[in-house]
Amino acid sequence: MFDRDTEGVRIELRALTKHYQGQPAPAVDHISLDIPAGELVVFVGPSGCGKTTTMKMINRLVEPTSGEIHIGGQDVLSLDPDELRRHIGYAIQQVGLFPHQTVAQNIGLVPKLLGWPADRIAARVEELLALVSLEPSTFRDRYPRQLSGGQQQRVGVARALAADPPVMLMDEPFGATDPITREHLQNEFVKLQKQLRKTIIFVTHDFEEAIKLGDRIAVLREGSHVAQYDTPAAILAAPADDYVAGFIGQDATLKRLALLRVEDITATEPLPDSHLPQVAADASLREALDLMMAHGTDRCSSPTGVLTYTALCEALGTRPSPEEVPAGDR
Ligand SMILES: Nc1ncnc2c1ncn2[C@@H]1O[C@H](COP(=O)(O)OP(=O)(O)OP(=O)(O)O)[C@@H](O)[C@H]1O
Repeated sequence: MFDRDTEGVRIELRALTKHYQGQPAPAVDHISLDIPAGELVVFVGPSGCGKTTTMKMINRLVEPTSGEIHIGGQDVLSLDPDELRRHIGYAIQQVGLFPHQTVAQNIGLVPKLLGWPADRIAARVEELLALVSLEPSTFRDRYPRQLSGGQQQRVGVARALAADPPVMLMDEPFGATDPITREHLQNEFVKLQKQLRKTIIFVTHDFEEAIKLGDRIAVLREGSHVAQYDTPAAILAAPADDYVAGFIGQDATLKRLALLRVEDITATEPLPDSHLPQVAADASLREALDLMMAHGTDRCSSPTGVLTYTALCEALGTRPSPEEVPAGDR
């Protein structure tokens, strides 16, 4: 199968369509999309627009009515569906852990089906628990009911990663958690994906989550029609139409600030100044701006240099009005 590599492989959807029996219109209507190897692509769109159906066709939990799916150059529709699913990680909001199996057994499920020897499975379980920040000795023998919702979701993600598949499908995997746990899981997941470089399709209807996680975002409308498919920065800077703009909401500029890191933009002065408020190099520009406002100053210092309000505006492609620019910067 396509997982000779554990790093991501390309996914191609060609005119993929699903018309559920008895429904007046197709749930997914001729979607074509190229998902580059090793990228995380987020599907966002309103409830019922066909996100889940599109995803479930890729691992054939739903059989397409027509169209093609290629993963790593292989025609998915010619493969055995059960075999296919063992090679694609799948994590969903409801988690779907088996209640009568321990955490270790739940995570080891697919490797066991693939016939891995017991010691290799045990080693993999330990590795994955550590990867999702659950202490193996504390958690491996617990049952799902003995975990919090956020811990269950981590186990769900670990299980999806268990056989080291090159492709992961994730359907609102952090959806059932409170905002703080959710943000924590998102941050961990971003770090994890930087190392793993899987090809991931991630479904959400939270645009903030899409911006945070996605290398690219596919904004979908009814019938999984693609309204725009681009990087978060490009979509925020130039939404394709009113529909996409409506999705972004009023505060596109603030969202773009959250996307850019202090270290991404050129520092205006080479030496950090210890009298200025200090910001981490990997902090977002939004955090840097909050810090400047809290200290009533137009600049802050990071390990990569001094960041000014003017530089921040330039990075966004907006110009501060003359009265906003301190005399020294004009
Ligand atoms: N098994 C089914 N039989 C008939 N219609 C279905 C079936 N599953 C989904 N649908 C319909 O297909 C459309 C797309 O559903 P889908 O679950 O793919 O949307 P979604 O974008 O994932 O929605 P949500 O964000 O609410 O999960 C909806 O109108 C839904 O009612």
